Amino acid sequence: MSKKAIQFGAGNIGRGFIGALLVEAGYELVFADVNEAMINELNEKHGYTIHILDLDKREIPVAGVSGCLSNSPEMSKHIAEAEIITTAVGPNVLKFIAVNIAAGLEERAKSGAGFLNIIACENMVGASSHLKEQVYTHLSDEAKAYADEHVGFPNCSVDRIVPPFKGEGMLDVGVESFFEWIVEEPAFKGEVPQIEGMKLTDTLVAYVQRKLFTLNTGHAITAYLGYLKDLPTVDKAIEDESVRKIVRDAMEESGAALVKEHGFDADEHAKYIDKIEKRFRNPYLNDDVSRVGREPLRKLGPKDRLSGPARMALDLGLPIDNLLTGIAAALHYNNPEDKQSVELQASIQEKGLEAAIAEATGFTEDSGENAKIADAYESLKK
Ligand SMILES: NC(=O)c1ccc[n+]([C@@H]2O[C@H](COP(=O)([O-])OP(=O)(O)OC[C@H]3O[C@@H](n4cnc5c(N)ncnc54)[C@H](O)[C@@H]3O)[C@@H](O)[C@H]2O)c1
Ligand SMILES: O=P(O)(O)OC[C@@H](O)[C@@H](O)[C@H](O)[C@H](O)CO
Repeated sequence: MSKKAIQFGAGNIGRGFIGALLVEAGYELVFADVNEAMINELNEKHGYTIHILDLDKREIPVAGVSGCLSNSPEMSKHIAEAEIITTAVGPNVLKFIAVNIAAGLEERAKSGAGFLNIIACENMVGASSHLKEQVYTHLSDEAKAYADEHVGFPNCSVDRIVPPFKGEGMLDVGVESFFEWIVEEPAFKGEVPQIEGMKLTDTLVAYVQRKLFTLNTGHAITAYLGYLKDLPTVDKAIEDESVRKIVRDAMEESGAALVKEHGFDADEHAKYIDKIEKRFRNPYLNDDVSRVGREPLRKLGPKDRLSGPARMALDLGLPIDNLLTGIAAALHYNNPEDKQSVELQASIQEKGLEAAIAEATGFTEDSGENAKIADAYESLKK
């Protein structure tokens, strides 16, 4: 019998990275999504093409996949049969899919199914643990006891830039050639699945923070400064010397904090930053600054890519001026098509800048950091 995997979220990273690795590893893969058109297309075509958008331009076919609406009754049956579930739906959507996953776990508990591991592949520290909490709020005591024994929720770090892409078919996806997926080995239940491209570690927090506080920090600041200067894509924004300098200096500030906090080798970390800057420069990706800057309130949150490294560096007594400028740039993000951007601008208008900064970042109104962010905000206006 073939082994089954479910990928919640048939979006960019679901189709362009994690789903493809699962198929390559021999799983029968079901994509679960709320997008009906996407599910219909998956069930009609059963495959798609991944386009590598890099100097080594190539195409990789993915075949034998299917789709299922994530809130349909069939979902529980798939979950009851699965050996692994991965997600890439966005951190704020985890609470919604938790309901679907809990329904499937109730079925597994009744049938006495074997081990299952659920890995949330989101840009968030501790995404799988967060999903576990959400799932448990919907479980009966019997299913909780079953899940305690049989269901693992390993956290992970997931890295591959997957931009908006227009291919021949709606399922086609464009990706950079680089990828990295690091998963917390001790949290697996039962045998660890053999998946080429999935690296295992027992010190995950360091890796999640290294990625979120370097790549995503630099990416977000590039996007917000680019948006302010009417530069439409990440590669165009990073070409601008004034943008590049702030982005680079901010990644070096977060880098100094990461090296001190987690003991990374400083020279290796400098190379890591160089490689990330090179990835931002990839002209084939055409990555929209509005995708990279999406949901600014999430990105400004105290533990996320802007305030998170600033807080870490501050606690370690290290400089943070460029990280604070990055926060200020995010506060300027005014895109009527992004719900959180509209909320952010309304918050600044209604509560005043300092109160809005405090609410979004956790830097209180009486703190020096709040004042520096406000100053940087005013300077960026000019
Ligand atoms: N695109 C990237 O470069 C990239 C890289 C690493 C990590 N990530 C992370 O992966 C996650 C997804 O990002 P993306 O770029 O693929 O976004 P996306 O918008 O392309 O895909 C998200 C998918 O989730 C689906 N979805 C929404 N609600 C759902 C629900 N209730 N049930 C099932 N599916 C639902 C959407 O329909 C969509 O297909 C995010 O957490 C992101 O931070 C993205
Ligand atoms: O997905 P978000 O909104 O958390 O962040 C936007 C981008 O920075 C992100 O998707 C990167 O492309 C990705 O994290 C690269 O691995």
